[in-house]
Amino acid sequence: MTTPIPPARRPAWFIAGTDTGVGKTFVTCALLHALRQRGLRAVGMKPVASGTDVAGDNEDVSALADASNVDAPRALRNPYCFRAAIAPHIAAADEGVSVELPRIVDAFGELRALADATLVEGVGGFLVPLGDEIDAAQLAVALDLPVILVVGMRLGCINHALLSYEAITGRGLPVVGWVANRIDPDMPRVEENLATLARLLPAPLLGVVEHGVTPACAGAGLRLPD
Ligand SMILES: Nc1ncnc2c1ncn2[C@@H]1O[C@H](COP(=O)(O)OP(=O)(O)OP(=O)(O)O)[C@@H](O)[C@H]1O
Ligand SMILES: C[C@H](N)[C@H](N)CCCCCC(=O)O
Ligand SMILES: [Mg+2]
Repeated sequence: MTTPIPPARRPAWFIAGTDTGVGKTFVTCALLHALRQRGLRAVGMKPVASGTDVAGDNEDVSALADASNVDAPRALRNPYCFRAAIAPHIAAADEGVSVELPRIVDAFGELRALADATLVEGVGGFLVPLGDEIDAAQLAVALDLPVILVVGMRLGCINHALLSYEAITGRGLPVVGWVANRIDPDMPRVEENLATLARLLPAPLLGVVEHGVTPACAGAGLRLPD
């Protein structure tokens, strides 16, 4: 009979991206499958989401739920969800809602206790505002998680990756790995761009997610941080 790992010591990572639309959700789903393929109960969390359909569903939240093998209440998986698919601090103000970090931290603590591993997807890029006084970086710091950086492989990604790395480590959080996500299958000289990122980013490359693969297939090709 193995002794269960206390929730506070179960693996959990914050998934940051070089921008909005670079594949944080796509890669988080792949990483969830990678965890599941190792026999773990894995759950994804989207603390703050913006953009819902007529049923009130958000595509990121739904995708993370589909890739998870842990049932958990939406309130824990997605504490804040705003209707307009715009910058979340603007969407929150439109709805008269103030994003409170303690509410997210509490939800994360309860969610973490339901799984062996938890992945928390940020919103947009690392410094996206969540209100007048808070941003996604402060959320990552409040959760105090190691960070996996998703680099959307398209022209301009080198600068965005290095800026994101500086922003993340500048808040005292480690970047424990990065994933190259082929959002632009036609990116010219992609191999040289990957080599440049591998040389300049002081973090291990966890893998390259090709364009159009399924999350399960992508997960099979990803390392997990040590
Ligand atoms: N490797 C890939 N192959 C094919 N499509 C991809 C890949 N990565 C991302 N996409 C698609 O690109 C779009 C943006 O990806 P995704 O939603 O994961 O980005 P994101 O960084 O999570 O965005 P947001 O900031 O809105 O959360 C989605 O339609 C997604 O399905
Ligand atoms: C709506 C979109 N899918 C994201 N969830 C929100 C992206 C916010 C980007 C804010 C900014 O950096 O300008
Ligand atoms: Mg997303």
